[in-house]
Amino acid sequence: MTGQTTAHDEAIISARDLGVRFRRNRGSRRSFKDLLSSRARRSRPGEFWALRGVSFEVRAGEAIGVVGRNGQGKSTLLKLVAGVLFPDEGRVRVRAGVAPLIEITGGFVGDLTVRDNVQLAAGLHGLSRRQIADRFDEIIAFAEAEEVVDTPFKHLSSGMKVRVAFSLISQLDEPVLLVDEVLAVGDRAFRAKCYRRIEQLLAEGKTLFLVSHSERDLRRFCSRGLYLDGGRLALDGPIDEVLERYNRDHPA
Ligand SMILES: Nc1ncnc2c1ncn2[C@@H]1O[C@H](COP(=O)(O)OP(=O)(O)OP(=O)(O)O)[C@@H](O)[C@H]1O
Repeated sequence: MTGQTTAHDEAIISARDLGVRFRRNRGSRRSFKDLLSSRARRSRPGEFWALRGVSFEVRAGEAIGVVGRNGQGKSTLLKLVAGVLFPDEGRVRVRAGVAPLIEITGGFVGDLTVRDNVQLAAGLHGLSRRQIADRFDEIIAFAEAEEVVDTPFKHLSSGMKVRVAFSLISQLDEPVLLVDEVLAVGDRAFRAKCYRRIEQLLAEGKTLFLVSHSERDLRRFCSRGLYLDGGRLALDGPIDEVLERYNRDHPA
């Protein structure tokens, strides 16, 4: 629940009629041929809507769980909110900075050290040199990455990559956090630590999008759920109702 009704009631994110179209056969022989043929391009065989007609509004401080089976558009929706993917239809307006876990993990440069990557990404997310210097040790300490600070990022284990990325996004000042399933790569102790941190960040008033297949985690953090099915927003409501409907539609 969102509590106080103040200026915060204004939507921090508003998505209207979002649609994203992909090609099923992308990367195949055919797509190369399509590239050269304007007629084939027009008919666009094999295209499908990964998301369509998706509209919702989010107020500052809300914690939203995104649920749906594999391939139903959850990551695509997060990418739109992160601004790393543009919709083919509709629009999404985000009135605040966004710290997306997956884009940070994937955006780190393999050949640069952990130190350089953290400093670079923190700078790109608006922290000053001074702020980065002040927070750097804490970022490394939370990730328990002291021993790999000067190691090229590409040599880190997948779990360690996610540790560094999560630790970084939790220290940025961006008001919106996007946390997806990559967090599951962390070991149990680290996940527990992340969850405590997420609770703190929510208490500070951050807005959270959490993509998870864990009902327990969704219930723990989220008051509201978005249920995506076949690229459509099948239900937007209290997380309990959303999970109940999802379980009914797709019993284990
Ligand atoms: N760049 C792309 N090109 C073509 N198809 C894509 C691309 N990105 C995603 N897709 C397809 O779009 C659909 C939605 O994918 P998305 O990753 O958003 O699903 P998801 O709900 O996050 O799934 P999961 O639970 O498995 O992570 C899937 O069919 C996927 O294969």
